[in-house]
Amino acid sequence: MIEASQLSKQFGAFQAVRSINLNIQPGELLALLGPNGAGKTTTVRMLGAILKPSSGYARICGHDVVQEAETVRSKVGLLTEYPGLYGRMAAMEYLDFFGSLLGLEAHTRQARAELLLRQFGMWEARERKLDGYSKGMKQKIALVRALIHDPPVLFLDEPTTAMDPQSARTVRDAIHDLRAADRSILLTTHNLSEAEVLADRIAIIRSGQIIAQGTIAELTRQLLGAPIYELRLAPPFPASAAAPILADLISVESQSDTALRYRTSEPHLLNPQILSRLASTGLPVLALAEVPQRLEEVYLRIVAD
Ligand SMILES: Nc1ncnc2c1ncn2[C@@H]1O[C@H](COP(=O)(O)OP(=O)(O)OP(=O)(O)O)[C@@H](O)[C@H]1O
Repeated sequence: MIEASQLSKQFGAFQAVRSINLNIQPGELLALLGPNGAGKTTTVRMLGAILKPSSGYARICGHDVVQEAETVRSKVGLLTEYPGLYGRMAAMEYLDFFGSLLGLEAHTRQARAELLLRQFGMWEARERKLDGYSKGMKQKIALVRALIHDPPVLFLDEPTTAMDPQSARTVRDAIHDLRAADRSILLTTHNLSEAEVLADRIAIIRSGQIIAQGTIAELTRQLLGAPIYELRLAPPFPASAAAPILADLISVESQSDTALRYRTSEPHLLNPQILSRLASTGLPVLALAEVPQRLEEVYLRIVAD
């Protein structure tokens, strides 16, 4: 649905994007992460047929972004970092205007605008001029504009940056629903918890190059090693009481009064053995769980390298 091969962009002598390969299927969300100036927006603009690639190609729903730029634009909903809103227009008028540019019939424009304004809690403000909207409201209107023609492909550049927590949650829920409804979505964000919640896969870009790509679990495994598990015994037993009993099964990674940690790449085999060994020796287990490894650690490790 979204496909890029060796996609590159040069501004004069400066190579902003170098030979990027991407493939995003319907119902899949890829989060493109990277430091400021890494080339995220440039990539999105090329994929959205706004900026011509210097070399390589990209296709959206099978249409080439250069040869069939207009068709590509009709298939894409694009939320940019600095959406140009027409401040003297009221929300309804603005959405109607954009809908007509995209060739939507009047009744479809009206119905889509109403549905989306209600979904994002903006229906009451529909006759207010956009100049008077807050930053977060402007961002929501820009998102509604991107969705007005119900496009199969979405490019969302920092969709929740200016929003209060409740609005950000509404937008995240909407993104989740769009993914479930088989849209292909490319999200760029600096908010790693957002990427963690929404993304099927992550691509990390630095100096115009994709330096890592995969699911969070794959990248975590690759960079941070096998998953870590934590064992806690019920009081009054300190966690250290388990160490000698499990000495032949695990190698303890860290230990405190309350918890003992170890790594394993085969928890489905090892953890049942640990539990039955402890049960047979009468040590009561309070909890045994995987320690969540944060995307932030993975990201910082990759970008720092
Ligand atoms: N029109 C342009 N002319 C020259 N250089 C440009 C142009 N557009 C972008 N660049 C440069 O290309 C590089 C990548 O910019 P881009 O906006 O794609 O980064 P980004 O990853 O989106 O950054 P941020 O996270 O800060 O939004 C930057 O060094 C930027 O200065």
